[in-house]
This record gives sequence, C-alpha cells and structure tokens, in this order.
Amino acid sequence: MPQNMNIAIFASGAGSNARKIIEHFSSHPQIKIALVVCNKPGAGVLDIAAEHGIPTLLIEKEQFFRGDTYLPQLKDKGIGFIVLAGFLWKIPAALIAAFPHHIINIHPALLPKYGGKGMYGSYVHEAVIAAGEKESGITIHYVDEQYDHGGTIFQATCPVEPGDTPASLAQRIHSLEHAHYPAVIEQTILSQLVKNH
Ligand SMILES: Nc1nc2c(c(=O)[nH]1)N[C@@H](CN(C=O)c1ccc(C(=O)N[C@@H](CCC(=O)O)C(=O)O)cc1)CN2
Ligand SMILES: NCC(=O)N[C@@H]1O[C@H](COP(=O)([O-])[O-])[C@@H](O)[C@H]1O
Repeated sequence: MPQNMNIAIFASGAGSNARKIIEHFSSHPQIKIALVVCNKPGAGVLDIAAEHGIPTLLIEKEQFFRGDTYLPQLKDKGIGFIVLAGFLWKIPAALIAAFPHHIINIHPALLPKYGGKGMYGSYVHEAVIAAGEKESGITIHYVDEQYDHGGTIFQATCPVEPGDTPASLAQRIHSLEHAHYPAVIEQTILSQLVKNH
C-alpha cells in the first residue's frame, strides 16, 4: 500500500531552493509540500509559498526554543519530514527528537570544512575564497543537535574560479543546489518509506 509523506520546508530568506523543491513535488503522487515555516517576516520564501497556495507558519524565538517548538502545528499539518533550505536558527533538541532522522539540511560548502556557527550564506563563500580553495560545493546532510554535524547524504563539487567573488561563487553553488536538492530529498524520503513499509 503506497505511503505518503508531508514535508515542511523551513527557510529564512529568498527561497530559491524552496521554489525548486515546491516545483519538483507539485504533482508528486506520494510526497507533498504541506507547510513553509519561516522566522523572518517579509522573507521572499513567504511570497513563493503564497504563489503556490502553500500554508505558511511564521515562528518566533520564545515558542521555538523554550516552548512547544510548534510541534502541534506541525502535527496538525501531518508533517512527517522537515527540509531546511536556508533556515538560520538552530533546530532545538526537542524538534530533532520528534523527527529522528527525518530532518535534512543543505549547506553551501563541502563539510566538514566551512561549517558551524556563523557559517551561512555569503560568510561561507567569503571563507572559501579567503582560504584559496580551488573547489567548493554543496553538502546535504541529516540534522543533529550541532550545526552541520549530522551524517552526510550527498555532496557535489564545483570549481572556485580565479577572480571569483562571494556573489559569483554563490551563483555557481545555487545552481548545484537547485540541480540536486529536490531529487536527493525525494530519494531520501522514498528509501525511508520503502524501509519502513
Ligand atoms: N540543530 C541544527 N540546526 C540547524 C542546522 C544543523 O545542522 N543542526 N543547520 C542550519 C543551517 N546552517 C548551515 O547549513 C546554519 C545556519 C545558521 C547558522 C548560524 O550561525 N546562525 C546564527 C543566527 C543567524 C540569524 O539568526 O540570522 C547563529 O546561530 O548565531 C549556522 C549554520 C540550520 N539549523
Ligand atoms: N548554512 C546554511 C546556509 O548557508 N544555507 C544556504 O542559504 C542559501 C539559501 O538560499 P535560498 O533562500 O535562495 O534557498 C542556500 O545557498 C543554502 O545553502
């Protein structure tokens, strides 16, 4: 009997990855994007969710870190899997415990290098360029209680070109993310559904 999965996307920014993920699953028979969770009022990802008729949940620090971490709202939407796509707060232990091995993240570098607190967005690309790296890339990984520490699911690389700026490298990294994240999410969820069936 086919099993279904409702995904919540957690994002804080422009939402280009969220857009690609939403488009990828727009007519999927088993997997649905059921909610977009955001911690930044006015973030571009909220407009993208509205464009696609996807419910949104704007969260605030107190309830997320010291309250019920919005678990009732996630359960209400039947969320079974959480995808982080440029979400800039640390996922609390209580939320990880409620979704064991069912929260994944994309990081815009080749972990374990260039990860951890403070390493997000342009800060990552600045560090990679400053270190004189000849290649960078993306890492898709499970989320544990530390930043960028969970088991790696997928990595892809791209060159760092002479004269690259953080913006030009970010553009190349975004292309990798958009090409791979939706399919890796699908493969990860389907393999778990098969395993649990
Ligand atoms: N428990 C976990 N939570 C999160 C993870 C994770 O691996 N485990 N990944 C991050 C995403 N991320 C890198 O991929 C990341 C995001 C943000 C930060 C960071 O330093 N944030 C700042 C706050 C920034 C802000 O509020 O605007 C901070 O913590 O001081 C590091 C890595 C998502 N959550
Ligand atoms: N450490 C976390 C981090 O830096 N995540 C990065 O934020 C960007 C979000 O872009 P988007 O809002 O256009 O999807 C993405 O490049 C993602 O890898």
